[in-house]
Amino acid sequence: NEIQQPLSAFKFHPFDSPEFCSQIITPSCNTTFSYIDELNKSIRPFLSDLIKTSYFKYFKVDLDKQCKFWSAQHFCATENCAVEILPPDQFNWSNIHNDSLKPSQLGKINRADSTAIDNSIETEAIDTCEDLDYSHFDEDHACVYVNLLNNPERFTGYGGNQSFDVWKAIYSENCFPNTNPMSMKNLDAEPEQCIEKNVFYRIVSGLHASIAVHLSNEYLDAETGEFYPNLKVFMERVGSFNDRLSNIYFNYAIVSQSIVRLAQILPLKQFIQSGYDDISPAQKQIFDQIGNVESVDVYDDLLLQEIIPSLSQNTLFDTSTLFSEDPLLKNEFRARFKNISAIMDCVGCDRCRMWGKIQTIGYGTALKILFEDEAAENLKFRRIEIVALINTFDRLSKSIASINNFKSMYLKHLEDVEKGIAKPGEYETIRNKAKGLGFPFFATAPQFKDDEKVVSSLSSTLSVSSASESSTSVTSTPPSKKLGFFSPVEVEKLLDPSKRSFIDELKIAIFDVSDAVKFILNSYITFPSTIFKITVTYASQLWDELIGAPTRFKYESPISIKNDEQEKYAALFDN
Ligand SMILES: Cc1cc2nc3c(=O)[nH]c(=O)nc-3n(C[C@H](O)[C@H](O)[C@H](O)COP(=O)(O)OP(=O)(O)OC[C@H]3O[C@@H](n4cnc5c(N)ncnc54)[C@H](O)[C@@H]3O)c2cc1C
Repeated sequence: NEIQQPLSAFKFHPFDSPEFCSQIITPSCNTTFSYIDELNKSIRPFLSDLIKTSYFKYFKVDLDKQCKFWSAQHFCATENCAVEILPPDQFNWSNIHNDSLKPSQLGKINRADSTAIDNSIETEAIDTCEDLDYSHFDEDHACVYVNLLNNPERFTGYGGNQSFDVWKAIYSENCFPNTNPMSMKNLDAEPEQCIEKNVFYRIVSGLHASIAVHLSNEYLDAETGEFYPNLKVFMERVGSFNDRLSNIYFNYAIVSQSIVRLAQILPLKQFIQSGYDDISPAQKQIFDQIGNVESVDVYDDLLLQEIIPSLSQNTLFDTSTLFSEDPLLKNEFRARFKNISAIMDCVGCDRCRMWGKIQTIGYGTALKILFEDEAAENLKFRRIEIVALINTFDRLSKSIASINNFKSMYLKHLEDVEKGIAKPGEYETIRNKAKGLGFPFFATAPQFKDDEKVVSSLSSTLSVSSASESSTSVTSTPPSKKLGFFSPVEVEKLLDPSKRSFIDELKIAIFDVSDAVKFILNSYITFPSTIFKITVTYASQLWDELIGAPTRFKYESPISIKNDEQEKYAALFDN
């Protein structure tokens, strides 16, 4: 089975596992890095043509909406934050009748029968009884139109506390206080982790990582004013973090699966076609000035003939196991995801806010398609949702293409180091630098110096003990630890209890007592730092649990590191 082939996507990552989806307790996802890499290569040209068409390149957005959570300033420090909008008097697509349609109505659409079409504005709640939306939409009257191609997602310089606060608010949405304990699945790897919560976390983290890939891929060279792929920034923000990388692929699996499903429940060609049929002659004229309206065959060729058949070859994401144990959890999930789209109004930089909105609406649409499947007949879609979904998919697709490009750059750097052309260390040390505390997680599992010492002493103990497997040691202290006290020759002799004299036994006893005293004194000295480490570790675990992230760090006792070694070690003492 092609999908199960071993991976080669991230040679520089130990995380190169075929189960990258399910590896972190998400059994619904079923694919590999390399499968997605290949799939993406095959559809990338069609997708990048598709988002250049008039249906998908114009996006309607309210850039002046106030943040309702705190008093955030829409303050743009650099020109790269700005958004170029289309002149409002010239462009207005809001009269298009099929902005919100039920799939079941689409079969009936024709020009004469436009009463079958919901003429509601894009923002109006479609169904007052049951809201199946996962995103908030902007008020129609306050919106402007933007040509996305003129406003690429790239480095803007937005950062510091402002963006940190927004990310913090976004991740904080992933605490489901009403989570029913019944929905907790007892998985071996992660007991008591809620799968749905983990899915939520991975979507947000994948969005965060994808934004970071784009800003590293088009990073501003302050001297030349040019944008270029910056490997160092990529490694610092994404490349050194296996989970962030895998969450981008995870999102790719979710969004592509939703597009496949959308094509089954919504006659896409008709949906797009009717959009164009409803454009007034005056609007058509404006379209002609700013770019031709393509014939609907273009969408048919690109989306229906090329992209969707390729995506349909395998089920990349299976939703059947989600929300099965606690149906109320879905309402919570939907409400919380919706909040994230509202948090986007708090993003200070216009360009970032716009792309943040597109992508949260895109993910919201994907979730609506996949999680509200049983209500497929009643689902309605706005044009903006389809536009956002396809553009979000393009963002992920471009992220994956860029990641592969960064991978080549990194491998080339390693080659150059080997040839002596490049200096070693520039990127290799990033991993180490990235260690330590960071919001919202530990960047990597912190390694405590004491652990390293104990582990190395343990392994040397084991090598000595395996060399003396037949011996019946009576000492409770591993022989290797005594190397400072006894000479190596003495150690060899002491390993065999039958060769020990009374003096030897006395020396061993004195050693054990002095070792114990040293241990006690040392533990007083290191007490504050030990307490600090334990507190930090537990705080990190609690945080991980709270926001549904996989637990990154478990404080493992050194002797539980390897079971077989542990057994040998225990056997030594039993003897
Ligand atoms: C909605 C939104 C859109 C943005 N769009 C752009 C843009 O288009 N162009 C631009 O230049 N900047 C954009 N930014 C800013 C950008 O995301 C960073 O916030 C900024 O570059 C500062 O980066 P940083 O390295 O300080 O850490 P941040 O990216 O701000 O991250 C904060 C902390 O979150 C943790 N973290 C980072 N990534 C992940 C992850 N993937 N998963 C889990 N935890 C993580 C780390 O602990 C990190 O220290 C946007 C910000 C937001 C909120």
